Amino acid sequence: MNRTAFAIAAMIGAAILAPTAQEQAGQPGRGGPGNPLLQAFDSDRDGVLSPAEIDAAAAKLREHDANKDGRLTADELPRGPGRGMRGGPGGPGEMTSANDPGKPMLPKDDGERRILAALEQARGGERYANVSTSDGRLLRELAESIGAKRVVELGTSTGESGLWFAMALRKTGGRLYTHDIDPGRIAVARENFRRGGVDDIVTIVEGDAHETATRNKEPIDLLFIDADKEGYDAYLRDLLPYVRPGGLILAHNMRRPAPNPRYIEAITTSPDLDTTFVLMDGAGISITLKKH
Ligand SMILES: C[S@@+](CC[C@H](N)C(=O)[O-])C[C@H]1O[C@@H](n2cnc3c(N)ncnc32)[C@H](O)[C@@H]1O
Repeated sequence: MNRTAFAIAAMIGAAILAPTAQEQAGQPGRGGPGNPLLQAFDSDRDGVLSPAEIDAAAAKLREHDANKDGRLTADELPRGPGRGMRGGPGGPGEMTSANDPGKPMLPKDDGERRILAALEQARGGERYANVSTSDGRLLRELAESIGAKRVVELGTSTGESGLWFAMALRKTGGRLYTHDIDPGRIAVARENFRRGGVDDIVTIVEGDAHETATRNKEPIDLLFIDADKEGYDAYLRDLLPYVRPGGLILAHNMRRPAPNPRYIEAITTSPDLDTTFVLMDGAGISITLKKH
Protein backbone atom coordinates (compact mmCIF):
# COMPACT_ATOMS: atom_id res chain seq x y z
CA MET A 1 0.00 0.00 0.00
CA ASN A 2 1.47 3.41 -0.88
CA ARG A 3 1.80 6.20 1.70
CA THR A 4 -1.30 8.04 0.57
CA ALA A 5 -3.42 4.91 0.77
CA PHE A 6 -2.08 4.19 4.24
CA ALA A 7 -2.75 7.74 5.38
CA ILE A 8 -6.35 7.43 4.18
CA ALA A 9 -6.72 4.03 5.84
CA ALA A 10 -5.27 5.42 9.06
CA MET A 11 -7.60 8.43 9.01
CA ILE A 12 -10.62 6.25 8.42
CA GLY A 13 -9.45 3.84 11.07
CA ALA A 14 -8.91 6.65 13.54
CA ALA A 15 -12.31 8.12 12.77
CA ILE A 16 -14.20 4.88 13.22
CA LEU A 17 -12.15 3.79 16.15
CA ALA A 18 -12.14 7.01 18.14
CA PRO A 19 -11.14 6.54 21.79
CA THR A 20 -13.84 5.42 24.15
CA ALA A 21 -14.77 7.38 27.25
CA GLN A 22 -12.79 4.79 29.17
CA GLU A 23 -9.66 5.56 27.21
CA GLN A 24 -10.24 9.28 27.55
CA ALA A 25 -10.57 8.80 31.28
CA GLY A 26 -7.03 7.46 31.50
CA GLN A 27 -7.35 3.79 30.52
CA PRO A 28 -4.99 2.56 27.82
CA GLY A 29 -5.34 4.87 24.85
CA ARG A 30 -3.45 6.08 21.78
CA GLY A 31 0.13 4.90 21.77
CA GLY A 32 -0.53 2.21 24.37
CA PRO A 33 -1.92 -1.29 24.16
CA GLY A 34 -5.45 0.13 23.94
CA ASN A 35 -4.64 2.14 20.83
CA PRO A 36 -7.61 1.64 18.50
CA LEU A 37 -5.45 1.36 15.37
CA LEU A 38 -3.35 -1.32 17.03
CA GLN A 39 -6.47 -3.09 18.25
CA ALA A 40 -7.91 -3.11 14.77
CA PHE A 41 -4.87 -3.93 12.68
CA ASP A 42 -2.16 -5.47 14.91
CA SER A 43 -3.02 -9.10 14.11
CA ASP A 44 -0.10 -10.70 16.00
CA ARG A 45 -0.67 -8.42 19.01
CA ASP A 46 3.02 -7.42 19.26
CA GLY A 47 2.15 -3.78 19.76
CA VAL A 48 3.61 -2.75 16.38
CA LEU A 49 2.02 -2.46 12.95
CA SER A 50 4.34 -4.39 10.63
CA PRO A 51 4.48 -3.60 6.87
CA ALA A 52 2.29 -6.69 6.25
CA GLU A 53 -0.28 -5.53 8.81
CA ILE A 54 -0.29 -2.06 7.27
CA ASP A 55 -0.95 -3.60 3.86
CA ALA A 56 -3.69 -5.80 5.32
CA ALA A 57 -5.37 -2.74 6.89
CA ALA A 58 -6.77 -1.63 3.55
CA ALA A 59 -8.24 -5.07 2.91
CA LYS A 60 -9.84 -5.06 6.37
CA LEU A 61 -11.42 -1.70 5.68
CA ARG A 62 -12.64 -2.94 2.31
CA GLU A 63 -14.51 -5.76 4.05
CA HIS A 64 -16.96 -3.08 5.18
CA ASP A 65 -17.73 -1.99 1.60
CA ALA A 66 -21.12 -3.76 1.58
CA ASN A 67 -22.19 -2.55 -1.88
CA LYS A 68 -18.73 -3.11 -3.36
CA ASP A 69 -18.52 0.35 -4.89
CA GLY A 70 -14.96 0.92 -3.69
CA ARG A 71 -16.05 3.57 -1.19
CA LEU A 72 -16.94 3.44 2.50
CA THR A 73 -20.00 5.41 3.54
CA ALA A 74 -21.20 6.07 7.08
CA ASP A 75 -23.82 3.34 7.01
CA GLU A 76 -21.23 0.78 5.93
CA LEU A 77 -18.80 1.64 8.70
CA PRO A 78 -19.19 -0.09 12.02
CA ARG A 79 -20.78 1.97 14.74
CA GLY A 80 -22.20 1.62 18.19
CA PRO A 81 -20.80 0.88 21.62
CA GLY A 82 -17.93 -1.28 20.41
CA ARG A 83 -17.17 0.92 17.39
CA GLY A 84 -16.97 -2.16 15.21
CA MET A 85 -13.49 -3.53 14.90
CA ARG A 86 -12.39 -2.86 18.47
CA GLY A 87 -10.57 -5.99 19.59
CA GLY A 88 -10.31 -7.25 16.01
CA PRO A 89 -12.74 -9.45 14.15
CA GLY A 90 -14.71 -11.53 16.58
CA GLY A 91 -13.29 -9.58 19.51
CA PRO A 92 -15.27 -7.95 22.27
CA GLY A 93 -17.52 -5.21 21.06
CA GLU A 94 -17.43 -6.22 17.42
CA MET A 95 -20.69 -5.46 15.64
CA THR A 96 -22.34 -8.47 14.09
CA SER A 97 -25.52 -8.95 12.06
CA ALA A 98 -27.27 -9.44 15.36
CA ASN A 99 -26.42 -6.10 16.95
CA ASP A 100 -25.25 -3.75 14.20
CA PRO A 101 -28.09 -1.55 12.88
CA GLY A 102 -26.01 -1.01 9.74
CA LYS A 103 -26.30 -4.68 8.86
CA PRO A 104 -29.43 -6.58 7.87
CA MET A 105 -31.24 -8.16 10.81
CA LEU A 106 -31.21 -11.92 11.15
CA PRO A 107 -34.12 -13.41 9.20
CA LYS A 108 -36.84 -14.87 11.40
CA ASP A 109 -38.40 -17.06 8.71
CA ASP A 110 -38.08 -18.07 5.07
CA GLY A 111 -40.06 -15.04 3.89
CA GLU A 112 -37.65 -12.64 5.58
CA ARG A 113 -34.69 -14.64 4.31
CA ARG A 114 -35.96 -14.26 0.74
CA ILE A 115 -36.56 -10.51 1.13
CA LEU A 116 -33.13 -9.98 2.64
CA ALA A 117 -31.54 -11.93 -0.22
CA ALA A 118 -33.40 -9.71 -2.70
CA LEU A 119 -32.20 -6.64 -0.81
CA GLU A 120 -28.61 -7.83 -0.94
CA GLN A 121 -28.88 -8.35 -4.67
CA ALA A 122 -30.51 -4.92 -5.10
CA ARG A 123 -27.69 -3.30 -3.15
CA GLY A 124 -25.24 -4.76 -5.63
CA GLY A 125 -26.91 -2.88 -8.50
CA GLU A 126 -27.42 0.86 -9.08
CA ARG A 127 -28.12 2.42 -5.67
CA TYR A 128 -29.29 5.90 -6.69
CA ALA A 129 -30.11 7.46 -3.29
CA ASN A 130 -31.88 4.42 -1.89
CA VAL A 131 -32.27 3.95 1.85
CA SER A 132 -29.37 2.52 3.83
CA THR A 133 -29.71 -0.70 5.77
CA SER A 134 -30.19 1.21 9.05
CA ASP A 135 -32.87 3.36 7.40
CA GLY A 136 -34.60 0.29 6.01
CA ARG A 137 -34.62 -1.55 9.31
CA LEU A 138 -36.25 1.46 10.92
CA LEU A 139 -38.89 1.76 8.18
CA ARG A 140 -39.81 -1.86 8.61
CA GLU A 141 -40.04 -1.68 12.40
CA LEU A 142 -42.14 1.48 12.35
CA ALA A 143 -44.56 0.03 9.79
CA GLU A 144 -44.89 -3.23 11.68
CA SER A 145 -45.19 -1.58 15.10
CA ILE A 146 -48.20 0.50 14.06
CA GLY A 147 -49.76 -2.51 12.32
CA ALA A 148 -49.75 -0.61 9.02
CA LYS A 149 -52.12 -2.07 6.47
CA ARG A 150 -51.79 0.62 3.82
CA VAL A 151 -48.35 2.10 3.19
CA VAL A 152 -47.96 4.73 0.46
CA GLU A 153 -44.45 5.39 -0.80
CA LEU A 154 -43.44 8.26 -3.09
CA GLY A 155 -40.18 7.32 -4.82
CA THR A 156 -39.88 3.57 -5.50
CA SER A 157 -36.50 3.68 -7.21
CA THR A 158 -35.28 0.06 -7.47
CA GLY A 159 -37.46 -1.06 -4.59
CA GLU A 160 -35.09 -1.23 -1.63
CA SER A 161 -37.26 0.73 0.81
CA GLY A 162 -40.25 -1.09 -0.65
CA LEU A 163 -38.70 -4.44 0.24
CA TRP A 164 -38.22 -3.28 3.84
CA PHE A 165 -41.86 -2.16 4.00
CA ALA A 166 -42.95 -5.43 2.43
CA MET A 167 -41.23 -7.31 5.23
CA ALA A 168 -43.50 -5.50 7.71
CA LEU A 169 -46.59 -5.81 5.53
CA ARG A 170 -46.18 -9.60 5.30
CA LYS A 171 -46.69 -9.60 9.06
CA THR A 172 -49.51 -7.05 9.21
CA GLY A 173 -51.43 -8.37 6.21
CA GLY A 174 -51.10 -5.00 4.51
CA ARG A 175 -50.17 -3.60 1.12
CA LEU A 176 -47.63 -1.17 -0.32
CA TYR A 177 -48.61 1.41 -2.95
CA THR A 178 -45.39 2.80 -4.38
CA HIS A 179 -45.11 5.59 -6.96
CA ASP A 180 -42.27 6.45 -9.35
CA ILE A 181 -41.86 8.42 -12.52
CA ASP A 182 -38.91 6.48 -13.95
CA PRO A 183 -39.88 3.39 -16.02
CA GLY A 184 -36.32 1.97 -15.92
CA ARG A 185 -36.14 2.02 -12.14
CA ILE A 186 -39.67 0.65 -11.92
CA ALA A 187 -38.69 -2.33 -14.09
CA VAL A 188 -35.81 -3.12 -11.74
CA ALA A 189 -38.05 -2.66 -8.69
CA ARG A 190 -40.65 -5.01 -10.17
CA GLU A 191 -37.98 -7.67 -10.58
CA ASN A 192 -36.68 -7.07 -7.05
CA PHE A 193 -40.18 -7.42 -5.57
CA ARG A 194 -40.66 -10.64 -7.53
CA ARG A 195 -37.30 -11.93 -6.36
CA GLY A 196 -38.21 -11.08 -2.76
CA GLY A 197 -41.51 -12.94 -3.11
CA VAL A 198 -43.59 -9.86 -2.27
CA ASP A 199 -44.95 -8.81 -5.67
CA ASP A 200 -48.40 -9.96 -4.56
CA ILE A 201 -48.55 -7.27 -1.84
CA VAL A 202 -47.01 -4.39 -3.80
CA THR A 203 -48.78 -2.10 -6.26
CA ILE A 204 -46.42 -0.01 -8.38
CA VAL A 205 -47.90 3.18 -9.79
CA GLU A 206 -45.99 4.72 -12.69
CA GLY A 207 -46.12 8.45 -13.36
CA ASP A 208 -45.62 11.81 -11.70
CA ALA A 209 -46.52 11.20 -8.06
CA HIS A 210 -47.81 14.78 -7.78
CA GLU A 211 -50.61 13.50 -9.97
CA THR A 212 -50.79 9.73 -9.30
CA ALA A 213 -50.70 9.99 -5.49
CA THR A 214 -53.62 12.40 -5.41
CA ARG A 215 -55.78 9.61 -6.81
CA ASN A 216 -55.56 8.01 -3.37
CA LYS A 217 -58.82 8.42 -1.47
CA GLU A 218 -58.25 5.70 1.15
CA PRO A 219 -56.93 6.10 4.70
CA ILE A 220 -53.14 5.79 4.87
CA ASP A 221 -51.41 4.23 7.88
CA LEU A 222 -47.90 5.20 6.84
CA LEU A 223 -46.76 7.67 4.19
CA PHE A 224 -43.10 7.58 3.11
CA ILE A 225 -41.90 10.59 1.11
CA ASP A 226 -38.71 9.92 -0.87
CA ALA A 227 -39.25 11.39 -4.37
CA ASP A 228 -38.33 14.89 -5.67
CA LYS A 229 -37.13 16.87 -2.66
CA GLU A 230 -38.65 20.18 -3.76
CA GLY A 231 -42.05 18.52 -3.84
CA TYR A 232 -42.09 17.22 -0.25
CA ASP A 233 -44.32 20.00 1.09
CA ALA A 234 -46.81 19.56 -1.75
CA TYR A 235 -46.95 15.80 -1.14
CA LEU A 236 -47.61 16.46 2.54
CA ARG A 237 -50.32 19.00 1.79
CA ASP A 238 -52.08 16.63 -0.64
CA LEU A 239 -51.85 13.40 1.35
CA LEU A 240 -51.94 14.48 5.01
CA PRO A 241 -55.76 14.53 5.00
CA TYR A 242 -55.71 10.79 4.20
CA VAL A 243 -53.18 9.83 6.89
CA ARG A 244 -55.20 8.38 9.74
CA PRO A 245 -54.89 9.84 13.25
CA GLY A 246 -52.03 7.94 14.89
CA GLY A 247 -50.52 7.31 11.45
CA LEU A 248 -46.96 8.18 10.50
CA ILE A 249 -45.42 10.38 7.83
CA LEU A 250 -41.78 9.50 7.24
CA ALA A 251 -39.48 11.48 4.97
CA HIS A 252 -36.02 10.55 3.74
CA ASN A 253 -33.02 12.85 3.17
CA MET A 254 -33.63 15.16 6.10
CA ARG A 255 -29.91 15.83 6.30
CA ARG A 256 -28.51 15.14 2.85
CA PRO A 257 -29.14 16.24 0.22
CA ALA A 258 -30.30 19.46 1.87
CA PRO A 259 -33.92 19.11 2.95
CA ASN A 260 -36.79 21.22 1.67
CA PRO A 261 -37.22 24.03 4.26
CA ARG A 262 -40.96 24.34 3.58
CA TYR A 263 -41.38 20.69 4.47
CA ILE A 264 -39.34 21.04 7.67
CA GLU A 265 -41.43 24.03 8.68
CA ALA A 266 -44.69 22.20 7.97
CA ILE A 267 -43.82 19.13 10.05
CA THR A 268 -42.34 21.04 12.96
CA THR A 269 -44.85 23.85 13.44
CA SER A 270 -48.25 22.24 12.99
CA PRO A 271 -50.11 21.60 16.28
CA ASP A 272 -51.48 18.40 14.72
CA LEU A 273 -48.05 16.88 14.15
CA ASP A 274 -45.16 15.72 16.30
CA THR A 275 -41.84 15.23 14.58
CA THR A 276 -38.49 13.80 15.49
CA PHE A 277 -35.36 13.45 13.32
CA VAL A 278 -33.35 10.25 13.41
CA LEU A 279 -30.36 8.56 11.74
CA MET A 280 -28.98 12.01 11.04
CA ASP A 281 -25.45 10.61 10.76
CA GLY A 282 -26.68 9.20 7.44
CA ALA A 283 -29.20 10.69 5.02
CA GLY A 284 -31.58 11.46 7.88
CA ILE A 285 -35.22 10.53 8.38
CA SER A 286 -38.06 12.51 9.92
CA ILE A 287 -40.75 10.63 11.82
CA THR A 288 -43.96 12.61 12.06
CA LEU A 289 -46.94 11.44 14.07
CA LYS A 290 -50.34 12.70 12.99
CA LYS A 291 -51.89 13.27 16.38
CA HIS A 292 -55.53 14.03 15.54
C1 LIG B 1 -34.19 8.60 -3.66
S1 LIG B 1 -35.03 7.71 -4.88
C2 LIG B 1 -36.12 6.71 -3.93
C3 LIG B 1 -35.38 5.65 -3.17
C4 LIG B 1 -36.25 4.52 -2.64
N1 LIG B 1 -37.28 5.05 -1.78
C5 LIG B 1 -35.43 3.53 -1.88
O1 LIG B 1 -34.96 3.88 -0.79
O2 LIG B 1 -35.25 2.40 -2.35
C6 LIG B 1 -36.09 8.92 -5.55
C7 LIG B 1 -37.02 8.38 -6.61
O3 LIG B 1 -38.04 9.37 -6.83
C8 LIG B 1 -38.41 9.31 -8.16
N2 LIG B 1 -39.10 10.59 -8.50
C9 LIG B 1 -38.55 11.81 -8.63
N3 LIG B 1 -39.51 12.72 -8.93
C10 LIG B 1 -40.68 12.04 -8.99
C11 LIG B 1 -42.02 12.40 -9.26
N4 LIG B 1 -42.37 13.67 -9.52
N5 LIG B 1 -42.97 11.44 -9.23
C12 LIG B 1 -42.64 10.15 -8.96
N6 LIG B 1 -41.38 9.75 -8.69
C13 LIG B 1 -40.41 10.67 -8.72
C14 LIG B 1 -37.13 9.06 -8.92
O4 LIG B 1 -37.40 8.48 -10.17
C15 LIG B 1 -36.37 8.15 -7.95
O5 LIG B 1 -36.51 6.80 -8.33
